[in-house]
Amino acid sequence: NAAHEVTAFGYGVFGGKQMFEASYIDGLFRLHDQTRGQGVITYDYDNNVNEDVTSVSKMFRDGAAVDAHANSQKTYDYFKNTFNRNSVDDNGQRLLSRVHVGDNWNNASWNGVYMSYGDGDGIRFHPLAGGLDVAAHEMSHGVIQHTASLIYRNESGALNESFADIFGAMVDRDDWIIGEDIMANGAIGLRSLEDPAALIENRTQEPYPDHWSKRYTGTLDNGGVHINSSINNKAAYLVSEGGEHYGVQVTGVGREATEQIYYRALSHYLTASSNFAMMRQAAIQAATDLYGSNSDAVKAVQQAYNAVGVY
Ligand SMILES: CCC(=O)Oc1c(C)cccc1C(=O)O
Ligand SMILES: [Zn+2]
Repeated sequence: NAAHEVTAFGYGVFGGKQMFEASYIDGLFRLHDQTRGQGVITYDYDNNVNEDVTSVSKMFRDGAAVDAHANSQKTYDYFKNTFNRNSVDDNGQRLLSRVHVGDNWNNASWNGVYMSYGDGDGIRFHPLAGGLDVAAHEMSHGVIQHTASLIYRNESGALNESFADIFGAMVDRDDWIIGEDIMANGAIGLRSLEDPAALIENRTQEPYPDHWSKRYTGTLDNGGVHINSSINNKAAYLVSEGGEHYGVQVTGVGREATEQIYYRALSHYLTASSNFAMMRQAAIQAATDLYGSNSDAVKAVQQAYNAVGVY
């Protein structure tokens, strides 16, 4: 009964077919991928216990587990292939996920070791494991923890959240919306990098800020980490796609240059207490390192941060 690796499959939360690496261990197929780093493992979290997700065949039947596992692998591959980063710590740390956490929990989280996904209440969210950008957002919190380790409150916390959204949108690459797959009751998404102020989940919500002058300065949400993240999200969107924003013209340089600029800024220049002004300088320096001081990329970064009022 030695463990051996297999290619398995299953259907995710929304019925999409997923193929993924798993293992045959002790007479059952399990969601243990031993091919990436020190492993990618997905558990069913019941009664505060990690239970292996098992199957008697190569077809797994738990949709949330199938999505969490496959999405973890896709996000591992993104950081390895795009930045040559080996997992959250660049040392192959095991990517551990828990699904069915809590009771209809409308949340997802990274706690330093585990990515956790609630099943949602079917009113606000469908099972959150169903969103590739959700998994990428959560794993990115791990990458952030092992690089700049941005303090999770006020402006450094908004940058923390913004990097998680930026890489979420880069992994789930077909749009600039976060959470578009998992919203219930007709909401378009959770946050838009393209037009933060336009995408509100319901009528009670304040529009997300798309300019520094509109930043939230209260104490809710750790000083608005999921709110003011939209200011930097908009800047990153403009660096990539360009556009006119509050009268400022930005010529974009595309997703490939943008992801390299932000990863280098995060891993080489930002520190735990960095604020938005430092974010602007870090992105300019990263773009200079990568593409030269007179490059279109440096110009795009300067114009993008001008456009959102960060100097
Ligand atoms: C897109 C992933 C996301 O935002 O997850 C959270 C949710 C759904 C609620 C509270 C916090 C988070 C988070 O990971 O920041
Ligand atoms: Zn987050």
